[in-house]
Amino acid sequence: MFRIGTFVLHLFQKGVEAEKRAISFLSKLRNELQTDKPVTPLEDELPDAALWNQYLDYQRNLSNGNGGPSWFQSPWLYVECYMYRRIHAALAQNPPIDNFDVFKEGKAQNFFESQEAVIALCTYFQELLKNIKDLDEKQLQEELFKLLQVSLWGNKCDLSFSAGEDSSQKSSPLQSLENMIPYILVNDMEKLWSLLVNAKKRNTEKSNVRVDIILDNAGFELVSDLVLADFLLSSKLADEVHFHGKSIPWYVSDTTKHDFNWTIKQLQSANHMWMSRCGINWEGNLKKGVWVYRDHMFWTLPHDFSSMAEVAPDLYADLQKSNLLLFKGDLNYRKLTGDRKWEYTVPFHQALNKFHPAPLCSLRTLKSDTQAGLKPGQGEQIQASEPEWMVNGKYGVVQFDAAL
Ligand SMILES: O=P(O)(O)OC[C@@]1(O)O[C@H](CO)[C@@H](O)[C@@H]1O
Ligand SMILES: [Mn+2]
Repeated sequence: MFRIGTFVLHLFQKGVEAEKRAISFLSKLRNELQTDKPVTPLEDELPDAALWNQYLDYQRNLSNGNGGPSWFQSPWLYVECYMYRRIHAALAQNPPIDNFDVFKEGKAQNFFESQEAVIALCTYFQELLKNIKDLDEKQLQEELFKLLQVSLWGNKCDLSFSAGEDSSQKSSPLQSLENMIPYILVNDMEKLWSLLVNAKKRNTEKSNVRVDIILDNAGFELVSDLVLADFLLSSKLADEVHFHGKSIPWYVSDTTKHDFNWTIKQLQSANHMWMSRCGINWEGNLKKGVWVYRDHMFWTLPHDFSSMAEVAPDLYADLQKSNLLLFKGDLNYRKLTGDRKWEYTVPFHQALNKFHPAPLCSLRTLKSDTQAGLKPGQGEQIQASEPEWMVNGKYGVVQFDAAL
């Protein structure tokens, strides 16, 4: 007994020391950020450190200032990504808390506080599945459009945007869709439908129709993405769905592999028939290989997606195998368009800056001031009545690019 006691005490002490070291790393980071210090190279041994430091050199050349760019002088996208990478380093370098997800509690709370909405969505979906075989093409299209909108508005639930404040989905996600249509600034759902229907018609035995979902936030948004993915398979619009998550805790609520598996387990073990039915089916899809989960390092680098072919050619080649890439959320939109202040009417295709691995669609609520592909006068008109329209999360886009 005595040996076990000393072992536990030793572990406890190791944990306390590690926590103290992590906290000192984090307060150093906060001080640099608050006092506008130069952005410094990463000094950890993590696999992506070299790529981050190469990117810092690139930023230094851009700013050609002495000592390199400071926090306030650097592009927002860069230093925001860098901040989350430094937070990760503060934990990852201090075993035994190196795998601790500092955002886990907030993500779990968001999930539990969205239970009503999760129940409503799972119930709706399981009822839909009961007679999905009897639906005609028009009805299938309507259901796809509903679930695309639920996935779009699920993107409002984002803890980095709410700065940790409650951002769970309170109302039933299916009730308010009709009166939210005017807030969809670009609505390319018809284009998605015809792409999927044509892909299905062209689909031969050997070639599968594959849809990829580049995930964003855990919690309710993830459940809405999983329901959408299940619908794509159950309606036979797609044969396989590939999910892309984050390999480290990111932007507070972004989905990690742990979040993905934890959410499916939570549904499975829920004491609600339709929730557990969903969870059981989803675990089955993963076991059968018709659902695939990946978390490539590229998604948590600072690079725009226009440099993916060069920086992560394996990921780019994988995405080229897809029939349709669904990019969720605002951060992905910023990386798709290089986070530039485009004229609102610049075509989305142009803003993608040659990033065309496959036909793609952004499902994004606007939380940052970059938007392309609007109609003449559309942005200015909203600006006049609602100056915060680009950053308040009230507006969204379902914006498609057909690739080359
Ligand atoms: O990608 P998400 O989850 O939709 O939104 C993330 C995000 O909007 O939150 C941050 C603060 O607003 C932005 O920098 C970032 O783009
Ligand atoms: Mn996010």
